[in-house]
This record gives sequence, C-alpha cells and structure tokens, in this order.
Amino acid sequence: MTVIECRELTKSYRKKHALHNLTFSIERNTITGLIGRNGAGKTTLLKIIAGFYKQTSGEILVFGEKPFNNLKVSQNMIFIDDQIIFPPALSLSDILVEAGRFYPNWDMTIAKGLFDYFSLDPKQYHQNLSKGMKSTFNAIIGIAARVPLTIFDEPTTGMDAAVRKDFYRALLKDYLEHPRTILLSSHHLNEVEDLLEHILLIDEGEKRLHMTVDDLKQYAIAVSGPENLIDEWALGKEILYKKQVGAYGKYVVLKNDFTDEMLTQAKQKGLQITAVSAEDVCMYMTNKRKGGVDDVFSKR
Ligand SMILES: Nc1ncnc2c1ncn2[C@@H]1O[C@H](COP(=O)(O)OP(=O)(O)OP(=O)(O)O)[C@@H](O)[C@H]1O
Repeated sequence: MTVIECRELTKSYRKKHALHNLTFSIERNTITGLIGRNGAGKTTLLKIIAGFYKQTSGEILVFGEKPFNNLKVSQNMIFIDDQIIFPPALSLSDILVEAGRFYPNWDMTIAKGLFDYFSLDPKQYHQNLSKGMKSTFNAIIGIAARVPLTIFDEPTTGMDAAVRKDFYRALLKDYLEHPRTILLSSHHLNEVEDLLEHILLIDEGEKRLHMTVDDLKQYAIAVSGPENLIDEWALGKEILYKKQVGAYGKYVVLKNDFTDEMLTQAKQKGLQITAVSAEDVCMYMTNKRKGGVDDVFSKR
C-alpha cells in the first residue's frame, strides 16, 4: 500500500524553486532516508508531506488525501525536528504523561526506558535542555509515539556520536517490532544506511535517485589506471566523477551498468576496479561545485 504519493511536486518561495517536479511514492511500513546537501529541499518536502506547507503545483497524497491542513493526516503523523516546542510549564516527565494521553499507540515502558538510558532528568524543563539533550528527548517522543507516519527531520542535531548511534539502534529495534512508515532526513548517509531500506536523494529540489540501499551500494564503480586505457574502456559510459592521479593516471567513478565480462576485460588491461560506498555515490551525484575549496585561496 502506498502511503505517500507525489506527482510533479513543485514548491517555490517567491520565484525560487525549493522543490522541482518531484515524482515518487513511498510504501507503507518502510524506512526511507531523505538525503541531500544543505538547501536541497529536504525540510520543505517533509513539511509538505506533513501538511504544514502547501505545494505551489503538482500533486501530493498522504494516506490517499491531500495533506495540507488535513485532520486525518495530522492524526496519523508525527513530525520530529529541533524546532518542537512543548508547553513551558511542563517538566519532561509531565510531557511524557501528556504524550501518552495524546498518542493512541504510545509505549510508556519504552519511553521511560530510553529516558533513563539517556540519563534525562524527569524534573528538567524542555526549554532548559542542551541542544543534544533536546534532540534526544524529541527522538524518544518520536519512537515511543509509534505513529503510522513518523517523520524525523535531522533528528540528531547536537547529539554526540554515541547518542546518535544509540538513537538509530533504538529506532531500528522499535521499527522491527512495530513497523510503520518512517521518513528520516540526514546529511550523513554513512551513519544511517544500516537503518534505511530506501534512499531518496534530492539535489537543488530535484530527485536524483530513489532506490533501495542495496541497489545504491551497487550503483557505481570506481576505476583507476592510465588515462588513455580508462577512456578507451569506458567510452560512452556515464561518468559521475573523475580526478587526475599523477601525470597520466585517472580515478573515475562510473554508473555501474557493466557486464562481468567488461569488468574482467578491464582487469586484464591492468585497470583497478573498486566499489563505491553509498555515501560517496550520493556525494558524486550532488557535487556541483567545480574544483575544491583550495581554489578559492589559490585564485586570490
Ligand atoms: N520560508 C522560506 N522562504 C524562502 N526560502 C526558503 C524558505 N524555506 C526554505 N527556503 C529555501 O528553499 C531551499 C530549500 O530549503 P530547505 O530548508 O528545504 O533545505 P534542506 O535540504 O532542509 O536544507 P538543510 O540541510 O540545510 O537543512 C533553500 O534554498 C532555502 O533557502
């Protein structure tokens, strides 16, 4: 069953496109990572899905309905980001109790278990928490609420590496026991790829890739060796990235539509073939900057 369906979705702020002609669908009970660089349009997309923003054109259906200002969607969706504001008079333990009254599938045992594990103080107030602790508390709400559509927009802001790892693990364990549709935005694919089933990569508001993580890991290969040999062997193939290595060598990342025979041929020619990580594929697919930051200094 499809939970989210977007067709040619576009969102413009004044004349600038934040999202442009996005078409994709998300199936029920899957975890999808929304990946993209700063300003790619991740928050805008998540907020349109959540029904907070309205698209400029195109169509979006969430649970079969238009999400903007839609009660059915908001009843079945939770949106976790670092902007959540809770009533300032409530302590953290009061918030857990209120959340339990609000969310029908709320699991207080998990909420309290995670709360203690992360050493949060029940008498503390949300507005007084450190950045990382706020994110941790918000993440606990997102997990324990067990809402059919759970959206995390950069949930780990400020969390240290150990807490991030624990959060992802807790989310995965709870998801496996209680499947629901989860969307999670992140810049750091390497940290979340074990958790994710699907990846939606966007760049400057446009879809670049939407596939399973397993397929993404096979999406590209890197070949290195003498420039003339690579050029000859990879003639007509789609190049995602290339860099010069020494005077005559090259390192080239190519879309992997090679047959086993071609790969064997490359090795026989003395070319070296290596795998490309999912994180690197995303980087190469969204790397619009020419050269490196060093160029800024060398051009002075
Ligand atoms: N309210 C707004 N008014 C005008 N422009 C906006 C507004 N919100 C977002 N934008 C612009 O839309 C584009 C996408 O922004 P968005 O916040 O969706 O990106 P993002 O992928 O979530 O970025 P980041 O990873 O940095 O959080 C950016 O160019 C941003 O400046």
